[in-house]
Amino acid sequence: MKTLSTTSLQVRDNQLWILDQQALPQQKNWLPAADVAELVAHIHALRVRGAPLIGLSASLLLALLAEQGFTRTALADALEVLRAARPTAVNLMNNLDRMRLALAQENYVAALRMEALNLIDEDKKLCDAIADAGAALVTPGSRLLTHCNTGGLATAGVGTALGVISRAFSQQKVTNVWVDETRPLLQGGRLTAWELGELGIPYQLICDSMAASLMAQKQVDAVWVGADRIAANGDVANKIGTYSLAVLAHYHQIPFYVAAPHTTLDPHCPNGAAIPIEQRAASEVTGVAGSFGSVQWAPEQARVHNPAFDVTPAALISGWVLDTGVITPEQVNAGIFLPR
Ligand SMILES: CSC[C@H]1O[C@H](OP(=O)(O)O)[C@H](O)[C@@H]1O
Repeated sequence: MKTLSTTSLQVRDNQLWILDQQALPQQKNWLPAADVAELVAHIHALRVRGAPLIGLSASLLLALLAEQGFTRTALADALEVLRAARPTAVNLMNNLDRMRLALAQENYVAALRMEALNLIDEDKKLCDAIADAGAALVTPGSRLLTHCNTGGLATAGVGTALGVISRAFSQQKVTNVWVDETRPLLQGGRLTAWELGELGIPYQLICDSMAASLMAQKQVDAVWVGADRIAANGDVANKIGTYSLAVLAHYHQIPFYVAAPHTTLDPHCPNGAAIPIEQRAASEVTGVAGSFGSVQWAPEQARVHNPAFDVTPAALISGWVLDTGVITPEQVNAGIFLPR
């Protein structure tokens, strides 16, 4: 496979390399993802993260393993292991379902390579379409609030919600970005802050608990978040803390937008209650870890609840900004937004 590079993925010397997103921003460490076990470990540890990127990394690895001579049976087994690597984001399943079709073709090595590269190219285009559609909704002088990380690190392109923000900034419509640090794993404080700094976009980092008072002080003009899965009724699973932002925005009558590629839609999932929510290790809440090492502050015997995602009901969402256009609450209520 030809050499390729995105913000957080590289293929070089016929091997997949990933940018360790747990080490950012202090360290830019490229690590090998040479086999299924290695990539799954990176995904579990969120060294590879972000709904679209997880699917793209799995697809690229499968294509590379095929080029290394893996049999069709071994590739089918690898596909199923990768497909189960993270349960909430549906992009992984959608991508690998397409790779499964490629695997069924006679020349599956070429078909897998082409499909993986197609998925990368498509994601870049999806991000641009989301950015254009979303930026049109941003009014000049906006102070936008965002949660978690939805930029180039999490996709193959400019990102989803962060792609909207950067496109609107390039149109001189954004004066400040409030960046939720996003406990427990600090995707906002570490990754979004880093990406916005690299882009030269003005931002202020806040603790998640500060969003409410900022809204009460009328310092927030809109909230933009990503999505890991959008159910058939418009409910959205996203990083834990998203639902509380939606409730706050609703109370303060602030627009709350979800930005995602259409590959995040799951027509087979009837509502948010049916979305599997990944539960994660207690150590992520009892302390913090990163390239600096780790520190634990809670009592040893502390019992912990650590769901990685929450579900925002469709009723709290002002618009679903997809690459296919902006979906309104009326369209969602009528059930006419899903791909046929
Ligand atoms: C465009 S990324 C979408 C989604 O992925 C993130 O989750 P994680 O950091 O655990 O991979 C977060 O939920 C983003 O909103």
